[in-house]
Amino acid sequence: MAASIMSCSPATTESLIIQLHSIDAVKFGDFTLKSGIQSPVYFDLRVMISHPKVMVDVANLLWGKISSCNFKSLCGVPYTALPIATLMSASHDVPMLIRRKEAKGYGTKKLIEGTFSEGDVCMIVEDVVSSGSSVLETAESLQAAGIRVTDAVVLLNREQGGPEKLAANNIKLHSIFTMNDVLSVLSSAGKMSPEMVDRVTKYIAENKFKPDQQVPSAVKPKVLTYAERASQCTHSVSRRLLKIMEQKKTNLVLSADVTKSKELLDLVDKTGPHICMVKTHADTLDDFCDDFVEKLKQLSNKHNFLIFEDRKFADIGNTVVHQFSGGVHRISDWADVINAHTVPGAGVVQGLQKVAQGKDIGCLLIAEMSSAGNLATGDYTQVTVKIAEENPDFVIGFICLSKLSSNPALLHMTPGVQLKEGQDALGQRYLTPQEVISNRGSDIIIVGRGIYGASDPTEAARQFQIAGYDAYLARLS
Ligand SMILES: O=c1ccn([C@@H]2O[C@H](COP(=O)(O)O)[C@@H](O)[C@H]2O)c(=O)[nH]1
Repeated sequence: MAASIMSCSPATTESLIIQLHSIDAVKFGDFTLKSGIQSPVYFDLRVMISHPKVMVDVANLLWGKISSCNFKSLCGVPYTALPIATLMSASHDVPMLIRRKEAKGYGTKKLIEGTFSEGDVCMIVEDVVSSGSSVLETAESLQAAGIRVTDAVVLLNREQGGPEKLAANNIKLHSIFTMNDVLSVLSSAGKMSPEMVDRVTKYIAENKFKPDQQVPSAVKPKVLTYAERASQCTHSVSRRLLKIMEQKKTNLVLSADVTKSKELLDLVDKTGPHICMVKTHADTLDDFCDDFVEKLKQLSNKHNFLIFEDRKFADIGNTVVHQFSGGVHRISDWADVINAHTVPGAGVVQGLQKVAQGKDIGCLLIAEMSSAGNLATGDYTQVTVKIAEENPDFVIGFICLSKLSSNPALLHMTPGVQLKEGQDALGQRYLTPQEVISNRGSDIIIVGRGIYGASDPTEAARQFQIAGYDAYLARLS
């Protein structure tokens, strides 16, 4: 059989734990589980499908653990382990079986898909084992079809009674790492405080399941409201913005990309009741002047919204200091929110923060872009998230296409929004408010031409307000 799936350098258990933490597959904080129990730790290994290299590393490590066992086929526990089992099956030429969650209501009505003979031995593949119930359910379905199950392999053994429960049912559990391994690797790497290590250790010890105990299967963190998040924000600008969003029932940012200041002010006055923030490109105005800034600030007070200058700073720290504070636009005198590319490294954030010292200004980092073929993807996006998390006194969130961080204080704002999906002639791609907020977990929609290009911008803004807010409410329920 082949040695391993294509991978530049094989992962170790330690490097994999660090990778899983960096992609938010393991999170620490305060989570309310579906069962109502408060947990300081949450694993969401489903995110792996967006990180193929991590999936390959996981599949290789799992394979290494069971390569000396005897089995004829592999069966991943639905759903998270399915793609992992598929990778293992395809690269080692071992047939795979799929266990349906429900039997088909027509045709053969069978629960197990794939070709097998009675008495074949099948290895179960799972991502996380807590009590062992999910592995056991899969084993029972396989056994009911005449397939033997003697072993199962899992990435993470949460040490909550799973191996014992499976052993009581004659299944040996092989695991790559335990909860204790996760704690020790992450605390040695400085990714967890000693207090959090203590909290998680205590939580695990107090939540062990007995072999015959029934446990709630699915656990999901509670989605926080904008108001709940406002109370968790330390930055005054994100707090203000979240409060406006909750009060005005809007997560809509108007991108006022017109070229005359009067036109911009008229547009903002008309749409003001429907927005939480206006986004400007000061350098595209033909007649930018101090009077314009004064009037825009008056409108922001009248309608209660923030002002975001979409300058996209992208130079070394020393240069952005001058671009932000000086020039014709003197952005630091009037913007509540600004943004920056991270292509120069963390220095751009430090330069901007120097100017913002003592002022109420928050910075968004451009972690992803809406335009076709852009380069803000993969590792670039991940490093950007890291820079944001390391600068909570200044960075309040991201320009992005989906939720990137589980930190409730970081806001996710998505441009490229229209009521229908599509693309313009210059590569701008559009998603719907429903897709952005409900499905991708972003917080805020940024809309330009969908509003100012409409025959009735006020009505268009109202429609986007409703669509965006309804999508947020749907996410909460
Ligand atoms: O990735 C990005 C980053 C910024 N933008 C800006 O948002 C608006 C979108 O305008 P539409 O008319 O709704 O297309 C515009 O100001 C861009 O500069 C973006 O589109 N994508």
